[in-house]
Amino acid sequence: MIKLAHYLKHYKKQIIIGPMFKLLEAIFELIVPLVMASIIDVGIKHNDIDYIIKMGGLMVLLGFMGLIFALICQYNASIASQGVGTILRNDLFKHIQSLTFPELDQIGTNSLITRITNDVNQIQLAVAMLIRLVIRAPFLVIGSIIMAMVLDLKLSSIFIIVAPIVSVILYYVMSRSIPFYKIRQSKVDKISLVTRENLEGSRVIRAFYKQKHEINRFEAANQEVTDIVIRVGKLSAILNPATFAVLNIAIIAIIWFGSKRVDMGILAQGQIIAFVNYITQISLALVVVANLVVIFTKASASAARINEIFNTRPSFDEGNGISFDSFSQNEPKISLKDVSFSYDGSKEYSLNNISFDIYSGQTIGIIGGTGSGKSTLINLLPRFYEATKGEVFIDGKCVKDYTFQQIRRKFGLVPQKAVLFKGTISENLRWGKEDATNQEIERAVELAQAADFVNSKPEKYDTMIEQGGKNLSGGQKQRLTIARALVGNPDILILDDSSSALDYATDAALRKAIKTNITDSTVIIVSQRANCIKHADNIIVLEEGHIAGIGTHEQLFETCNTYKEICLSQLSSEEVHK
Ligand SMILES: Nc1ncnc2c1ncn2[C@@H]1O[C@H](COP(=O)(O)OP(=O)(O)OP(=O)(O)O)[C@@H](O)[C@H]1O
Repeated sequence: MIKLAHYLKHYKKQIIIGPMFKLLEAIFELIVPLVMASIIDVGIKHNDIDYIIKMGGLMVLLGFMGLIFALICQYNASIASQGVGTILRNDLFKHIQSLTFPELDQIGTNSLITRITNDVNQIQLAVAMLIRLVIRAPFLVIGSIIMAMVLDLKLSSIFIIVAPIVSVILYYVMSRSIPFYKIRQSKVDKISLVTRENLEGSRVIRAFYKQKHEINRFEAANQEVTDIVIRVGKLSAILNPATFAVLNIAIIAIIWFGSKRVDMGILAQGQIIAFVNYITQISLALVVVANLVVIFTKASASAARINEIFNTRPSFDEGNGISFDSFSQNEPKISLKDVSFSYDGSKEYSLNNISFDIYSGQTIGIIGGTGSGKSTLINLLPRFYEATKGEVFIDGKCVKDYTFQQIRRKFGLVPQKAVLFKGTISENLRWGKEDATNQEIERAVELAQAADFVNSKPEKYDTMIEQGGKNLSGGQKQRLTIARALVGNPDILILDDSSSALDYATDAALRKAIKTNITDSTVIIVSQRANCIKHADNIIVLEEGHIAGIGTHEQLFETCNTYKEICLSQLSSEEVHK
């Protein structure tokens, strides 16, 4: 938690003012029993109504002032805690954006979401409590003991005995419950995982009638958190009865020994009431201390989870950048030299010794069965992942030399899964190029075969797309993601199995439009359908992470068995030779 302490530096004023006013409130609280004692010992004893009213008024004033001071403290605590939470969330989000795919894969989306929400909330709460209670509660305990000593040193020895006993009870309960708070956060991650999977896959769950199964899964995850909380609850349940038992015995002792001292004329009756008040304040303050320990324990578990993200560094850094005049026209646009790749934690290579050259303006098809490594190969080009062995060159320069912005700007990527964001159609399309003109957008939409459906919408390009594009069909989403990639007129256009939701005629029209209109770009079409890639200038056939063949459709049909089998299983003999 110490590592996150620097976030408090923006709120120095609140951190000083808040506890200061809380301290003033606590001082007033310590004075109240004395006023009460004097009302009894002077006002009531001598039947002095004026004195009782005067001192009663003083008590109301002390209470009112205490309330004002508490509000000032609360105000400052809210500003500081909300502020720290906001800055921390922003920094965490910024840091997550800087990470590369291997770390994101490893930590997992759900855990990231829990950390940026739930864990930051725990820190926020701890900051608020730090300002409001960290000074006040111990001050009240120590202050009450001192005030009692001032009243009667001998009788106050009861306090000296009681405070350590209560502290031992607190320590026992806390030290046993602290480990559970750490486990609890990881269980919350699991709830988040199940919830997310359920919400994202709700259609599939209903289609397979798996609601009952999923409810059970959720209940199990939820039960794990409940079990932990109940275990902590059982431990904490000891706290109040044990503390109050000790305190009640102390009150009996105060009254027992105090009454003797009243008989001896050493103490007045009102002072005994003040003693009882102080011991009650001690008990309440100690319970607050216990809650503080719980809050800080939770916060420290959360801080560790947040720091884990901050300490995670990208597994590879961007390059220093390439000056554009250093590009040579004669180099291949894309060149892979003996590239192998394995995902973190995987013992097997997903790609093995891949080498090929692609030249500017070429259309390349990549085909292979599921899991053959097509998407993995594509992900290495814009450096989403780093080749485990070998090198990837774009425009004759190693991808490691480019800045991330430079390399990503070269690509227009249409991912396998169409992802759109909440906003209008035109806002989504401008992701491809922020300052795209309306003509550029309309051209891209036309090429992506999306013009008919966009123009059929009453609000055309201003039509709102809901979160994740859920108000569009699969094919409509795919066409918009294709248009988005085309808007920027990219150097290299990658279509990663991105026409799977298009009907045959639309797919054919799309390929034709790209071939005739996108002549400057290098186009890579990844597909499992031979029809989509057979007219490419060159086709790369992948099989279990190896290159099974490279060549034109005709060459591969003659020389590559894997390709021939794919074609024969998908195409009629007329289509094979067309
Ligand atoms: N994030 C990941 N972590 C670990 N292994 C992965 C990951 N992504 C893919 N793989 C593995 O890498 C191999 C290649 O997967 P890839 O997604 O590249 O195949 P693909 O040819 O694109 O398949 P498909 O056509 O089904 O999309 C597979 O064995 C897969 O299990």
